[in-house]
Amino acid sequence: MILKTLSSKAAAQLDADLMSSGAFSLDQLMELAGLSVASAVYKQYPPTPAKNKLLVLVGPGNNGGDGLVASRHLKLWGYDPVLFYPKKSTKQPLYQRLVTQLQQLKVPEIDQLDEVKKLAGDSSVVAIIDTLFGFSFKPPIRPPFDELIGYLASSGDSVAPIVSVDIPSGWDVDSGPTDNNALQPKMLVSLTAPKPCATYFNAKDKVHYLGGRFINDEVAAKYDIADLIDLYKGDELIVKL
Ligand SMILES: NC(=O)C1=CN([C@@H]2O[C@H](COP(=O)(O)OP(=O)(O)OC[C@H]3O[C@@H](n4cnc5c(N)ncnc54)[C@H](O)[C@@H]3O)[C@@H](O)[C@H]2O)[C@@H](O)CC1
Ligand SMILES: [K+]
Repeated sequence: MILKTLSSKAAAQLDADLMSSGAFSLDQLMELAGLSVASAVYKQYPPTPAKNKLLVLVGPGNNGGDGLVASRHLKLWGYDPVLFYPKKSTKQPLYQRLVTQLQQLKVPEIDQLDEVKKLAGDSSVVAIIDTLFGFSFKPPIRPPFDELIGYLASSGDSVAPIVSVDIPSGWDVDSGPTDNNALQPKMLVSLTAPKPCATYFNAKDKVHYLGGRFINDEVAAKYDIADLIDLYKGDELIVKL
């Protein structure tokens, strides 16, 4: 069920509004976004003693930041996340702080594509969290992410189920998969509101959550997403669409 989508342009504008007139800091928004991602992962893929690893693919922007925050929560909730974070953001101290928090929790990092590919197919991995690119992605995919996304896309069920955050990485935000070898996540967590590409994420065996619950009535009205925000009940951080 897709109620309403936000184009890449509208999503960027809404984000800017939240951080200007909305008086939110990026840290706050990222914490709430990452917490909702962690909740959705726990709900759909709870850890078991034999299967509690997560491969977290962290991109260079704020989508990657959501992955770092989610990894911290998920580590505290009983998973063993492993990070692949090849292009670290140097612009914001926020990212360095998130990395330090994860180092203190002894969350390991791997940096070789071969290691990432091997882990993706390991039976101890309960899910792969795709936080490579969000609503600011513009195709085509540049190295080293092109090889990784191509590998995961062509591996089907021989790798762990993929949970994409906000956008299946490599898909055009507004027009969806760009070629036949696009990433096919089993789960999508849309933040604030689904983006237009989510309309191509519709197979029956897939699951779609909405998270990032930080929108007030005024913003909801401005972006015409009040019906979507009304789906959250009580203290829910996420809602299944
Ligand atoms: N308002 C919201 O809903 C919020 C959104 N957040 C997250 O922020 C994301 C958007 O973050 P950003 O605007 O930082 O951008 P993204 O995380 O979408 O990615 C931008 C980064 O990817 C790189 N990139 C873009 N196209 C590429 C290509 N073809 N090949 C290789 N690299 C490429 C850019 O150089 C840049 O470093 C959202 O999707 C969401 O996950 C949250 O962190 C906070 C609140
Ligand atoms: K993503």
